[in-house]
Amino acid sequence: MTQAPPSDTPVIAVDGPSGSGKGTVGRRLAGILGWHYLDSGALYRALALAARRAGVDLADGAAVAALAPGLDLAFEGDRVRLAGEDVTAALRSERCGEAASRIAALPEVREALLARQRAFRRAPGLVADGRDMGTVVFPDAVAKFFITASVEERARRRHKQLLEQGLDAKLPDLFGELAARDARDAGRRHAPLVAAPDAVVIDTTGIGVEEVVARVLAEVRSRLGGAVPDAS
Ligand SMILES: Nc1ncnc2c1ncn2[C@@H]1O[C@H](COP(=O)(O)OP(=O)(O)O)[C@@H](O)[C@H]1O
Ligand SMILES: Nc1ccn([C@H]2C[C@H](O)[C@@H](COP(=O)(O)OP(=O)(O)O)O2)c(=O)n1
Repeated sequence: MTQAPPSDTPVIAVDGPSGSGKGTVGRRLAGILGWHYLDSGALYRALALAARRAGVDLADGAAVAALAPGLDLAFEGDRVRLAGEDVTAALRSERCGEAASRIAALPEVREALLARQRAFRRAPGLVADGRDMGTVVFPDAVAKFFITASVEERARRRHKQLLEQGLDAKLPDLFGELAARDARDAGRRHAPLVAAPDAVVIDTTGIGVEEVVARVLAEVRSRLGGAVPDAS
């Protein structure tokens, strides 16, 4: 795996399994700090979508990785465009999450997306959300969080979220899909889903978003000093 180039720009890594709330917390944190935000899962999801559309075998690491340099991806607020097309809804489907998890297990694919993720590191700072932000992509992050929750609670959250978005979802199916995705992401050989040894682990089961954000902010404040604004 390629080493990260040295940089003075601070990164906060927010890793964790699906539906733990890392995206919600990461976006809130980036907004409060006025920093850039990287949703690294969206890169894996977009590459999986592009591969499926190109008829590429998702198990063929070299062929999927070959699509990465030409991936024409644009983040516009909460929307994501692939070659100009708004693919936000397509990317959020569990089918795409599963495909992303499959290609993410291939070392060629992870390597092909590495420089692209690191390019998000721009002043004044970056909040990066994913599975290996603190372990592989930004090992020198100033603060690392591992946000988790029970698989039951994560499935319930994802179910509610998908219904709110007008998408069809069944709770037992989601539970099975999340558990299978957790097992694949945590069990792979390259950059598995695991808390960095120096990460602050927050189990959000039964804890609301506001309290999680408050805990994260308190920790960030202790690392970065008093210049961190309040959550409101
Ligand atoms: N601590 C929490 N308590 C209750 N719901 C939460 C919490 N954190 C996130 N959520 C909700 O759960 C859903 C999944 O959160 P999200 O941030 O997308 O997870 P992830 O990025 O880890 O997959 C969203 O609808 C979000 O509003
Ligand atoms: N840094 C990352 C980000 C995502 N992945 C893979 C593994 C995940 O199952 C898929 C989708 O990730 P994403 O963060 O979008 O998924 P959730 O929002 O947590 O459900 O991509 C990864 O291997 N490494």
